[in-house]
Amino acid sequence: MCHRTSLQSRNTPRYSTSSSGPYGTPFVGNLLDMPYFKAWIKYADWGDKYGDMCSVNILGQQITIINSAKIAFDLLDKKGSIYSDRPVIPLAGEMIGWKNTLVLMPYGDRFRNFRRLAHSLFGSRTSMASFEPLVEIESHRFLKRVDKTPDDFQDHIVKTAGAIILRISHGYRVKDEGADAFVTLANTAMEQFGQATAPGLFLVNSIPLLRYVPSWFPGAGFQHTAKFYKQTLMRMTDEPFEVVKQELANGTAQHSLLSALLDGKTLDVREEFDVKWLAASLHSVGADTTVSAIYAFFKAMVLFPECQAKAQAEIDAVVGSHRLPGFADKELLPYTAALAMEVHRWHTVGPTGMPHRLVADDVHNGYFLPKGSLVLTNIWKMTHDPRVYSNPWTFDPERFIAKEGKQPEMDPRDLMFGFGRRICPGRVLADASVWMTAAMSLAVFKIGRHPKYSHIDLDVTSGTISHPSHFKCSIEPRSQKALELILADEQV
Ligand code: HEM
Repeated sequence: MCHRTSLQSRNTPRYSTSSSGPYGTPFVGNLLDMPYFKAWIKYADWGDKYGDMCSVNILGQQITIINSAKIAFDLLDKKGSIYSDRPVIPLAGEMIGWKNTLVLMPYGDRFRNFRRLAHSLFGSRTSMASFEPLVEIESHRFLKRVDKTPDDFQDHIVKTAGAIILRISHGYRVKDEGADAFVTLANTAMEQFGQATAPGLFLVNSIPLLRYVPSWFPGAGFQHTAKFYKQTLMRMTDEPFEVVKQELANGTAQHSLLSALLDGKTLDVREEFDVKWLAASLHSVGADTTVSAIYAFFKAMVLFPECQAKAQAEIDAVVGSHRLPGFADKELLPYTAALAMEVHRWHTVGPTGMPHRLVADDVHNGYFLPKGSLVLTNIWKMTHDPRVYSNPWTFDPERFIAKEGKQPEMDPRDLMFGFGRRICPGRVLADASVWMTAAMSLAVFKIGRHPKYSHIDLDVTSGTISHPSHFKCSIEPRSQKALELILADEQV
């Protein structure tokens, strides 16, 4: 039975109707129905109940939730010119300033310029090739850190993901010992971004006029939060940028996105502002997402030792034990590639993607989607959809390997990075970083249960970026030869 929710349907043309969804309450619509914790589970339930495209209405704002890959492609990819704006999120975007970064930037000329620059530098495998040696070096450094203090492997993942993206965006090399100030700043900024965009946490995000309430007014604590979070974002953006400018002046800058855009050029204030925020856009979002994927890889290796052993046998046979694997080996390691893909499918880093906003009315399959309404993609449901993946709750890299009479299943990388003109601009880099860290770790380490903490749960954190729940594991060199490879100098 269909439940029509949208107040918008009063304005819809006669031939169409809003998609179905849960009944709301007068005035506030579905405000009280909205899940604020692991929202993707509720969205999937609504999908089962009301259909792959269902809608809710929050204080007059229609939100369409998409639970099928096909509909996401039909709307966001094929009709990208009207589905690529972002919602205005008063606290995060306007008050803190995240609208200056790509992730919350409105659709328009500035957005197109940012996307073009990011794409030309590392948006394709060809342009990414110039950065592959950097990814190999940083992944090798990761092995060294893990070998030294394996119990801190989570910190090492954070440092490595930050190191790779900062090398590419700013040409900056992270400190070898202890925490790196710029990596820590980016992580803090992303944590604060997660809170400032979390649905339901700050009322100002639902009632934008509240942003004009003075900070001394009772209940206006969000004004102080905004000021504090803005300082972090500004520091994260300004401080590494100033380092690069200084290095360029000294002639010591390394090849990076910023050096390519700044070196030998005279930019006006606006152009320099944009270049600075483009670099900040990448180094903020890029690190935390990659951390989640690599952490998931380690958890999967503890839980599925037979898959670990199979990938190691493949690496041993193709690469041997006299050197570490590199990007040149990737095509020859189909099982290892399939394993990395299965990690991406199994743990959804961005379970509900980022909301897209329509800039014009649309009708799809008889359903009306008004201008200004939002579209949310339930990527978690899509990567666990039994209509697309056989036994979706089973970890099985083989599903991506063609066999006689059986086609490989859908590549999760076509889903996990989002859709249309907002598709993740860092996807080639993310894929390269995760694969390289996984392949090198498999080549030299045996990853298993921790002798003291053998229980591993399958839980994940809630949020725009979801991480596997905390766990401990044992990580040891596979052999004396493996140890020698870890300790060898990095091949520059
Ligand atoms: C496993 C790693 C990653 C995953 C799963 C991931 C996923 C996503 C998703 C789902 C979106 C939203 C797409 C949409 O709106 O439809 C996105 C956007 C974005 N990602 Fe990634 N991402 C990853 C790594 C990276 C990296 C390494 C970078 C930077 C180099 C990056 C930079 C961005 C930026 C700047 C946006 C906003 C794009 C826009 O709004 O136009 N991401 N990502």
